[in-house]
Amino acid sequence: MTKLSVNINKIATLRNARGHNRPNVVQTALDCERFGAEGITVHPRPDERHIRFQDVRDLRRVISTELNVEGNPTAEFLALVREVRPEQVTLVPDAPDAITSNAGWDTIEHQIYLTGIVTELKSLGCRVSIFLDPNPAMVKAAVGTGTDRIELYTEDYARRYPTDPAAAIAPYRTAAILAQQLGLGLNAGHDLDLENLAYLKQNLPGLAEVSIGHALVCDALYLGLENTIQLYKRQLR
Ligand SMILES: CC(=O)[C@@H](O)[C@H](O)COP(=O)(O)O
Ligand SMILES: NCC(=O)COP(=O)(O)O
Repeated sequence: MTKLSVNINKIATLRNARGHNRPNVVQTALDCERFGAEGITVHPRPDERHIRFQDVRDLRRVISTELNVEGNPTAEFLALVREVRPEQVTLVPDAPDAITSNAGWDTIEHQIYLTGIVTELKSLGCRVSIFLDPNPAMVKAAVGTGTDRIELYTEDYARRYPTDPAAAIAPYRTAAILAQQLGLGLNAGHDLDLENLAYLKQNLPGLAEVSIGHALVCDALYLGLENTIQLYKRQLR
């Protein structure tokens, strides 16, 4: 079974546009759970342009599924994670000014750095996932960090899927099989949508979880949040 974790960054973007509390990020997270989401993902960035650090504290108090906190493990990020102890932390090497996440870790170059962070996060009781491009060398080196899972960065898959699905999925399938052989759990995310999700699921053995935000929130504008979550879950059966 592949779990759907709904990324609610864009709900916070909308809320922040007016400075009040509409839409209410915490209530939306609770509603996502009620409508079938098996987790809630947030990616607090240093400028707090969408999810704020306080949102993560507020969510921690109410989330009953799985809270997945993504981000670059800066001192501020690590302090937050020590405080809220989410079920899962996904380490993402994004620059503070990046519009969105745009690459996976180089687990060879940053092996020692990542190992220290993974060790601490696991000692806090968090499952750790490392955001990776579908590069076999990076998957192999991820094992050395002690991480529980990897999250395959699916932007390239999503971009190539409409013209050549088989070519788009090939490196991801290779990486997924390798991860399984090496005993790493597998997550995936970025730019997944109702068009490309089922094919990803069918082709990645052992896919434990997908985190989806941007397209899901866009679809919800037309289809409604409950219906949209159900439609995404249907792609994962
Ligand atoms: C880690 C990842 O893949 C991103 O998709 C991210 O969590 C989304 O961030 P934004 O909502 O800021 O684009
Ligand atoms: N980890 C990926 C994520 O949380 C959502 O990415 P996107 O669906 O907003 O591109």
